[in-house]
Amino acid sequence: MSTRQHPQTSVPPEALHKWLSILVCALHSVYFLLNMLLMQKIGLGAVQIIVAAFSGYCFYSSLKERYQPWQSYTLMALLTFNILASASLMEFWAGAIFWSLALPLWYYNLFGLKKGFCFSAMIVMFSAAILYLRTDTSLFMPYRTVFNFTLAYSSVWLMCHIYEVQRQKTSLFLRALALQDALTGVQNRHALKADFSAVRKKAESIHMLIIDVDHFKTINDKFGHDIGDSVLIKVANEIKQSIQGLSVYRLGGEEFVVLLKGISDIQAYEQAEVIRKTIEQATFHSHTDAITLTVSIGISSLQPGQEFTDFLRAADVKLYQAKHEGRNQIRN
Ligand SMILES: Nc1nc2c(ncn2[C@@H]2O[C@H](COP(=O)(O)OP(=O)(O)OP(=O)(O)O)[C@@H](O)[C@H]2O)c(=O)[nH]1
Repeated sequence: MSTRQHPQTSVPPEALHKWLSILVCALHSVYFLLNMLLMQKIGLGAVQIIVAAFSGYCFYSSLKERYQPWQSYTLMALLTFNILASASLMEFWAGAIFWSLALPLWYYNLFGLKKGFCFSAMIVMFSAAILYLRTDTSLFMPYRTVFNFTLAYSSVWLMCHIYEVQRQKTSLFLRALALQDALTGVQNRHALKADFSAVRKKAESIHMLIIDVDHFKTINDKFGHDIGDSVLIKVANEIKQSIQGLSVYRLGGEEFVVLLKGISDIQAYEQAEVIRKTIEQATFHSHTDAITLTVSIGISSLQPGQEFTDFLRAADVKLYQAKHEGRNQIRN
C-alpha cells in the first residue's frame, strides 16, 4: 500500500516554490529595470520581465493554494535558462555565472535526489563550457577558471547531495516511528487511516477485519504483562503470515485490523477463517507453560459514501456479536 500519504518530514515543495517564485520575481524585476534603463539591453530585459511575470503568477497561485508541480519545473527551467543566457551573452566580468552556484540548492530541495543530481550535473557541464569559451585567455589560463569554478560548484553540489540523502533517511525513520506500532512492529491506527483513504480511491470493494484476542486479560493476569506483550507480538506475526503480503494494523490493546480490497464477501470470510484457524492452532509460550488462544473477528464491507469511522464502527459491531455469541467466531 505504497500510495499512503506520509506525514511531511521536510519543507513541502509548494512552500519552497512559493518563496522561490517571489525571490525570482523580485530579482528579475530589478534586473529588468537595470537592463532597460541603465544598459539599454532590450532583448535581455524582455526575457527578464517575462520571467518576473511568470514567477509573480506562480507566487499568486501558491497564495491561492493552486500550486501545480509543473510550475516549479517551468520556473526553474526559465531561471536556469536566464542564468546561462546571461552568462553567455552579458559582459563576462558581470559574473552572471556565479548564480549557477545556487542552482543545486533549488534542484535538490524542489525535485529530490535523482532529479537534483541529474539537473546539477547538466548545469556544471554547461557552466564549465561557457566559462571555458568566455575566459579571456590573454589574462587567464581558461582551464584554471574552469577548474576553480567546477570545484566550488561541486562542493555546493556535494553538500546538497549529502544533505538530501540524510534528509531522506531521517524522513523514512520518522515515518516508521509515526506509522508503526511500537510493541508489535505492525502498522498503527494512523497508517490504517492513511491506507484506507488511499485504497478507497482505487478498489471496487474493501472489507475490514477486526481481530480481537479472546480473554486476553487472563493472559496478563496469569502470566504477567511481559508475557502478555510477547503473546501480542506473536499474534501480530501469525496474522501477518496468514494474510501473505498484506498489512496488519494494531488498533491498540489486543485488537488488530486487516484491510482486504477487491474481493467478495465470501472471500473476505474465508480469509478471516484462515486467520482464526491460524491463531487457534498456534502455540504461545510463557516461561513455563504452553498457551493456546482464540480470536473473534468482525467483518464490515465498505458501503458507498461511508467514512473511515463508520466503516470501523460497523466492523466493531460485528466483533461485538462474535464475542457475545461465544467468541472464537467470525461475524459479517
Ligand atoms: N500485555 C499487554 N496487555 C495489554 C496491552 N494493551 C492492553 N492490554 C490488556 O489487554 C486486556 C484487554 O482486556 P479486555 O478488554 O477486558 O478484553 P479480554 O480480556 O481480551 O476479553 P474479551 O475481549 O471480551 O474476550 C486488558 O487487561 C489490558 O490491560 C499491551 O500493550 N500489552
